[in-house]
Amino acid sequence: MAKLGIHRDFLQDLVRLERPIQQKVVETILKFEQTSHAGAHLEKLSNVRDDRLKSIRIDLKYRGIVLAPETGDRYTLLRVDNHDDAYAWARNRRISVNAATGHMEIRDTETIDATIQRLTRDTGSAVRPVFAHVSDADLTRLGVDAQVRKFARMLTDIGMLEALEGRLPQVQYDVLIGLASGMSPEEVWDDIVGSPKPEAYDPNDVDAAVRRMPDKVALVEGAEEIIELFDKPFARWRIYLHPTQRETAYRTYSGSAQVLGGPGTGKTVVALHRARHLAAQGGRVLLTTFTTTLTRSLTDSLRLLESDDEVLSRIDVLTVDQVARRAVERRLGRFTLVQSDEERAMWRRIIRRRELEYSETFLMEEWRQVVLAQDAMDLDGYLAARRTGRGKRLGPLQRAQIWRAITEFEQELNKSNARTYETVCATAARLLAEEDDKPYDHVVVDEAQDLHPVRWRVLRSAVSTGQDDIFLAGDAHQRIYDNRVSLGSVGIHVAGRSTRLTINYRTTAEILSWSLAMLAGEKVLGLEDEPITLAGYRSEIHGERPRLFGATTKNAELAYVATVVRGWIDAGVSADEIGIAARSGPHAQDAVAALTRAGIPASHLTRDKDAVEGHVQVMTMHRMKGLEFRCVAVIGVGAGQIPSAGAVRPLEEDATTHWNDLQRERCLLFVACTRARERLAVSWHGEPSPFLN
Ligand SMILES: Nc1ncnc2c1ncn2[C@@H]1O[C@H](COP(=O)(O)OP(=O)(O)OP(=O)(O)O)[C@@H](O)[C@H]1O
Repeated sequence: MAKLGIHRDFLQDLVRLERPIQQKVVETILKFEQTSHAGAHLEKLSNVRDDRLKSIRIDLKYRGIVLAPETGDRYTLLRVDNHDDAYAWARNRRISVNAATGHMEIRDTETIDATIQRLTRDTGSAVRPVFAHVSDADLTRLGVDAQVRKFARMLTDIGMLEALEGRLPQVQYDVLIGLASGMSPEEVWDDIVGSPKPEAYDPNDVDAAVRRMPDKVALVEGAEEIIELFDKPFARWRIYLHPTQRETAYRTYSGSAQVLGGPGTGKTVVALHRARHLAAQGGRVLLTTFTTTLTRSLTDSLRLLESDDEVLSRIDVLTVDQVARRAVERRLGRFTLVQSDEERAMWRRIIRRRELEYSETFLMEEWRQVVLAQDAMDLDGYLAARRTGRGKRLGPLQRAQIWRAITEFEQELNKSNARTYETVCATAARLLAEEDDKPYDHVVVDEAQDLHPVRWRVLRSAVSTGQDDIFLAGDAHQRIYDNRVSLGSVGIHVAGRSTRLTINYRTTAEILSWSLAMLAGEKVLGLEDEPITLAGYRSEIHGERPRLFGATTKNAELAYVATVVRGWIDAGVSADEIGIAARSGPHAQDAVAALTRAGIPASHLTRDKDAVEGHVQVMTMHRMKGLEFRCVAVIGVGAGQIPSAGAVRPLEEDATTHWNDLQRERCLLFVACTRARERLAVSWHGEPSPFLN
């Protein structure tokens, strides 16, 4: 009986199809395997470069492209798309056998030839070719064949190579990227080719090549197994690494290092691999991130990546606050944690007693952003502290007055054995700095862009300075809290050990380009106060354009959101793969109520409340950080809500602060929109937000 395998590289495309089409694909596969003469289902394609490529009918509109064997009965489904796109894809493709791996590979032979011709016309550049340091013999040994070698030899810039991703045979592309990013041919062989030793493969026997790659071409047993392939591909992707990601995660660094990149470029995936790698070598690793919601998702992902309990036992996944609390309790015993409402009340009492003309927010922020951030220990330290971006100017007398209020606040905390999150961190940083025997050998930080300096100090003192001490993953374009830090000022130096990732694996090109437009013209500073860009940042996946909708009233907007969500569910997206982002908690609650009224199960995700299985997940834009969903609705994007008036300090008070606040609100909207894998809906009532242009 004929067997139709599914090539995993195309699983991601298949997952993006509407559920009814997916079902038809399943039916087609099953029908195909049940007939005695499989070839009867296949149609010959005209004008193709490779006549082993045939078409199979999925329904009126959709076609599959199948690689048919010259002998035998193993067929491979390579792609499913609407009729014209499927045919256009097949027309330019050629199938071959990779000489190094012995696996079947696919290339867009027409585009590669056209690029070679164009580059031939453009020759004459004096720039050193990218692969000048690699011999033909090495390229050939690594499976780079004549056509791709010819192309590679013409490259003077890695961007020219990246432009052909998806067009070149994947392994050959990965080999070239690995070599271009500084890996030696031996490292590329071990990491990308992966075979134990070179072997001679028959370049014409594609059937044998397909049989050699059972991990790439899935032969499925029945309907359930096919459906599982559709449902769980993302867990599998989490363990696949692009060579640049692999090199970044597995390299040995002489000190601290960082990986940067826009949303969805796999920074978290790299951080996970790094943590696992360091633990597998015997190190005690702290894997830390911003919120407990994110630590939970890191813990789950880590389990996907590593099954050895001994390795896992060497990795602590904790927020910095949890690390700090452990350190303080170990040395000083238990204490009471003051929540922000209570803290506010304490400041209010001090303002009343001292008849100060400052608001409690101003004093709280002065303490947090100036005193704690710069570790000012006494009045002299505070007088010398920089107050950049703090608005209101303060003379020495005013500073002395504020310092007395701060001292009173700290004394009050001490009297009742109470601490705020920040004072726990400040104390922990001091205690850990005194310890010779550090709790960790390595620290891996995800979502690094938003950590307050006091938290960086905890991390700095939790590990000794040296090789592979701190590895951080972050993106300053996603900075959504008012915590700016220059890493150098907290003793972390990453110069020369920084990698930028540019391929977005999460979001479609349509959603990405729309979201990026919101940041156009913004000057964003990185973690070392250097200007950074998203140049070259892109997605190779295509889908629908974002849907925009303006309603006249809030209720009309929420009714629209319920209709959109209903449409997604009807198209086969499960409710818990849908995320809804609102600027404020109360607005998120209103959305839950509206969805529930419309008969759609929904719940509000908060600091203490996890996602509910089978429910649409509604949360604030801040909580969306680091998460991802198949479909996302960003709601309440009106002029009155975003930028949020309370989050932007007035221009008259301080221009820098004002523009920083506005940029943060923009980034917040950008973060929320880039959580969507396949579909994005953005709505508002009244006037749209100025960020929507
Ligand atoms: N090499 C890869 N191939 C395919 N998918 C990948 C790859 N790397 C990452 N992904 C997938 O891309 C998505 C985004 O990855 P990840 O969450 O690590 O990105 P990120 O850079 O941390 O994003 P953000 O900054 O927005 O939080 C995930 O679904 C992940 O599984």
